[in-house]
Amino acid sequence: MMTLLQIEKAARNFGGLKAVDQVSFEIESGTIMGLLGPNGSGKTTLLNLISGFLTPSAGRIVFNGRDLAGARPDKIARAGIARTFQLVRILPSLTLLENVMLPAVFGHRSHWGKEADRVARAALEKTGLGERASASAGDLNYIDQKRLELARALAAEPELLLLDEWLAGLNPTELQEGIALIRSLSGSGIPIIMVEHIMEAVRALCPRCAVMNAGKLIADGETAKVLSDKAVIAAYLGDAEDA
Ligand SMILES: Nc1ncnc2c1ncn2[C@@H]1O[C@H](COP(=O)(O)OP(=O)(O)OP(=O)(O)O)[C@@H](O)[C@H]1O
Repeated sequence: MMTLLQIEKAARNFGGLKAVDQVSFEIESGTIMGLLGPNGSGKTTLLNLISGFLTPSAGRIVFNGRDLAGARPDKIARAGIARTFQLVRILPSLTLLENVMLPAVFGHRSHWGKEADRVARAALEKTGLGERASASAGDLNYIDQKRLELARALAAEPELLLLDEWLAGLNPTELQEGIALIRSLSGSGIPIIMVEHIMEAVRALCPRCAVMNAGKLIADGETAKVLSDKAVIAAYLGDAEDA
């Protein structure tokens, strides 16, 4: 399979803090990977480096053969990387359809007119919001806000989707629906990197996962093996003691 994303010694410092410290890994097209680690270990910072919301202090982030390290978020979105945010970034004063039209027009493929409408509606359909296209985003409950946040990422027709704790805060029934939804996206061929604390979801969805601790990648491999790795267990226990 082809390498889709190659991260080489990516680093990001905040003053003296090494939030991301010499992280390297690759992902191939068509795969789904979990990115785990205790609170503050650098996962969101790494997603921010990949999606251009932060500039790396050092390192290369090569996507489809192009080094995008330090490029602006809009350029990276156009190159084909879409993401969700831990705190949803939907536009409450707009309808659901208007929310997803924006990325359909300004995302990876820049659709116009009827085609933008088709892509936007398809993104709503995929996330179970198809029948509420003209509802106001401000009226959505929590899970539906999360669905809309995901629909916005899908409307950009990404070649790589980054999910930042998209399943967090869902009740047990919603969690099962959320897992099924991510599985269907992955099954349709969209490569995904998902930052996730819910181990049940990681086990169910990700054949591979990587673990960060204090900015470093401390494990990367088959999920069952990684989750029974001594260094990984120690990192999580350390986090529990600090909490
Ligand atoms: N903009 C910033 N300025 C200063 N420090 C930051 C900034 N963003 C993150 N940090 C610090 O970098 C470290 C890594 O944070 P990050 O949010 O990437 O962790 P995380 O693994 O995503 O945590 P969580 O699971 O809690 O979301 C933390 O110590 C955090 O306080």
